[in-house]
Amino acid sequence: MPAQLIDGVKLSQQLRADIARRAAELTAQGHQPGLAVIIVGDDPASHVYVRNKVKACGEAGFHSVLEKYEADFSEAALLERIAALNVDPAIHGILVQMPLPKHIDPSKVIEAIATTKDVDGYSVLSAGELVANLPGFRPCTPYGCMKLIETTGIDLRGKHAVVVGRSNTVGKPMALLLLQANATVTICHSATPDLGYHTRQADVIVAAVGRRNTVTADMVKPGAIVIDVGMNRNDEGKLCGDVDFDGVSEVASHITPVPGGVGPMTITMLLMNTLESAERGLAKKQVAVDPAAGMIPKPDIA
Ligand SMILES: Nc1nc2c(c(=O)[nH]1)N[C@@H](CN(C=O)c1ccc(C(=O)N[C@@H](CCC(=O)O)C(=O)O)cc1)CN2
Repeated sequence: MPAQLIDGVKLSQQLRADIARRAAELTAQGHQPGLAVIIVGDDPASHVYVRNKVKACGEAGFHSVLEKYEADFSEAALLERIAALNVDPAIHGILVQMPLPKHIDPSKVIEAIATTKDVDGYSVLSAGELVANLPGFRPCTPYGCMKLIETTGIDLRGKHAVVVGRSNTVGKPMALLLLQANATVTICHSATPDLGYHTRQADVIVAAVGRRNTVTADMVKPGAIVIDVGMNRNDEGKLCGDVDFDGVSEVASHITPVPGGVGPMTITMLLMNTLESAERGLAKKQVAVDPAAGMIPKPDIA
């Protein structure tokens, strides 16, 4: 039987409807969620992504600001903009679109964003919160992958998950999220000698290397869940993932397509992180006004 498709567009629509409902509740309390999106340079794909982020904000009822800068915008000026947004009470999330032009150090920029507004979850502190199982922002793409896996209804406890790729933004946080869900996790990467040996043992495969046909049907255990994070172009210029979709669909139980799988979830989870940031901000404000609001009520003693 061919694999069941895990539909990221449909799941995004469902989650975004709930996000919009929660945003309306916050707005009614005078606390509309707000996202600042910064883009430097003229990469056409990045401009499409930021436009989609701003559009998604509008549809969810968020306030958003889009700051576009020329490719020669200086690192110092960018850090100044971030410092201003860090103290802007209308902004609950700050996102700097990656990649940045070569003269700007991405880690300096990421670390300049206040941890409470790091809705990309890219900073060292956010990564540490994830390692330590503390509440914080989870990077949007792996967070979206977890939501996609959840739709299968399969409990990850005791399952073997193999993550292919070890980037700081996808592979490593993905492995930590799977670990949090009680999976046994293996991380494979460019120096792993026999990738198929590992993937053939996996109940869940997450492919995030950026090379097409990295995972083929002979590398997949029958009934496995296969999540494809890759975004590549084939010889005809058509968008494709890291997984040979047609072949693997004959073996897996569930599979995400490219496009229409992980991609749309990245923006949805950005909205989710921004919403959660605004909700945390409101809870803090309420405790500041009424310190008892943050306390657990004592039971009545008769
Ligand atoms: N600061 C960030 N920069 C980048 C991130 C990020 O999460 N934060 N991720 C990527 C780009 N990205 C969002 O920014 C992104 C990529 C792809 C998609 C998407 O919906 N893809 C579609 C296909 C789109 C197409 O046809 O080209 C899909 O897979 O269905 C959304 C967002 C790098 N930079």
